[in-house]
Amino acid sequence: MSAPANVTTHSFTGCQAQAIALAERVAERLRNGLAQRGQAVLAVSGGSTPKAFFEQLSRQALDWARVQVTLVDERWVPESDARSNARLVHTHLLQHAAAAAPFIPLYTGDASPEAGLARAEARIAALPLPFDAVVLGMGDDGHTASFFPGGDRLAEALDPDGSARVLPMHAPDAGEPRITLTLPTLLQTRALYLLVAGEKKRDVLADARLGLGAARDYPVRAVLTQQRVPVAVYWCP
Ligand SMILES: O=C1O[C@H](COP(=O)(O)O)[C@@H](O)[C@H](O)[C@H]1O
Repeated sequence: MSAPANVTTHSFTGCQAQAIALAERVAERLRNGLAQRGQAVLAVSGGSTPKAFFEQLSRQALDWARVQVTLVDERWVPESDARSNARLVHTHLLQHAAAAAPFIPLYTGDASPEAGLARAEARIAALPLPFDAVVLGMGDDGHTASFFPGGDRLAEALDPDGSARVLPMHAPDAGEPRITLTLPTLLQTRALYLLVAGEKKRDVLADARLGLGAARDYPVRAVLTQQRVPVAVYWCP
């Protein structure tokens, strides 16, 4: 059985080297966007894995004031909460040179993602898509963005022809209510990266790519098997 041809994997012996390589690659994408269109748009994931990448990217010399930064998904908590993805981005990415970048949050302060959906959707609709780069992460359970196994709106979020840009998501293992860009929105990008670390995630990814056993149902498989945008996996141990 062969892996989908749309995926290339860049493996690194250390996570610092991975962070540097991806930061240089994404910065190059953003510079191209600035040179060709006068602006650029970047969507990044949260969680814990992107910290080193964010630190490297934040020091890249480019005209950050013209780079709009948003999230691929958010936990429905205020930025004062340690689990906020926006907090992570502010702390680790929007500093140094990148402090000048405008940030477009998905969290609106409404009581629920359903209540904030229209405002979040309007924020994404106002971006000049396609993205120049989207950087996804992945959990051990095969979730990416907030496409969680068992998610109440998973099928809708993964529908490649769906019209929603953003959707709420509730799932048993998500921790808190979520909001997520949908798959067709994430695929409106000039470059798509999947940043993963650790042996466990390497195995999850390999199984998901091949559709082996339970991994056939891992949401990340929808990203790995689509043919719209090539996926570059950046992996470190
Ligand atoms: O909850 C989330 O988890 C994933 C993976 O996070 P990590 O801590 O295992 O790196 C992340 O990609 C997603 O943006 C986040 O909301």
